[in-house]
Amino acid sequence: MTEPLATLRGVSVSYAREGGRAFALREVDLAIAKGERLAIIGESGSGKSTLALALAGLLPPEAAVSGQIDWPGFAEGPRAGRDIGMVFQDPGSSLNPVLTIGELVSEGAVRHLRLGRAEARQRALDLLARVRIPQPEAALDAYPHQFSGGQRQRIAIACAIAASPKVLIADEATSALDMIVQAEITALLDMLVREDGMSLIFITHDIALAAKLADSIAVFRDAMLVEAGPARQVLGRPVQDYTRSLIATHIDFSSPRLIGEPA
Ligand SMILES: Nc1ncnc2c1ncn2[C@@H]1O[C@H](COP(=O)(O)OP(=O)(O)OP(=O)(O)O)[C@@H](O)[C@H]1O
Repeated sequence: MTEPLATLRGVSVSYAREGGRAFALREVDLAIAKGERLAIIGESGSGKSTLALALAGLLPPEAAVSGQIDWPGFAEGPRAGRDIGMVFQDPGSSLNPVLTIGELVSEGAVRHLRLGRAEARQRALDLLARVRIPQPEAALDAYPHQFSGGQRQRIAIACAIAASPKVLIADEATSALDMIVQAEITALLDMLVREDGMSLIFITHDIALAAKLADSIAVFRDAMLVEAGPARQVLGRPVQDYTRSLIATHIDFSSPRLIGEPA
């Protein structure tokens, strides 16, 4: 039997809006298993990032939250940065430009693992090598702007796993990258999650990516979870019309154009 990582029961998140409240999540029930790779898909504004922030305990103070999230493996709940690593879409803005790569990557290890300076630097070096940054020793003293978008995302991933979290949340982590780099970053996430036995929750617009990486898929629409289950089932035999239309839209977009076909 699979062990539960987190169980959401009736989770709602809303924000004050003129004339009332707007729901970013509404009555979400979802079970996430330990070691699972869960893809969260759905159109823009459907509540995907809100779910990620709710799981990480990082919702802003103005969010009204109800319902319950249980984490059986964490007596006091997981801590973002320590137990849950986060990778976001734009590493350009998530990496502080005035800190060196060594400082950025070792920060989580210093804060959460209480490593001393020398140990933390060594840990940063190991992590940079692990995420395949070329010349990791030199990279330690360089700054984020000296790296390409794909390399910056590798560095952001090294930061996210610095304290050896059990869960990695990737929120559109490959969306800002070109297709080749996307594939490389996806392969890196896949390798790290496999090697460390982490659970992976990844939010994506890209159904092909979800199909490739995920064991399970949860589909959101207008703050509601409309369908969830094993990836093969959700993509192969979707129950909801909305899921069918999402898949169909994706197939239309990704179909090669028939250039040169007679009219
Ligand atoms: N801090 C906030 N204050 C007010 N409304 C918010 C806040 N954060 C999110 N929302 C609203 O909640 C809804 C869900 O947003 P969320 O970012 O979770 O969607 P999403 O599916 O991740 O979208 P995208 O794919 O565009 O990132 C949206 O209508 C958004 O405007």
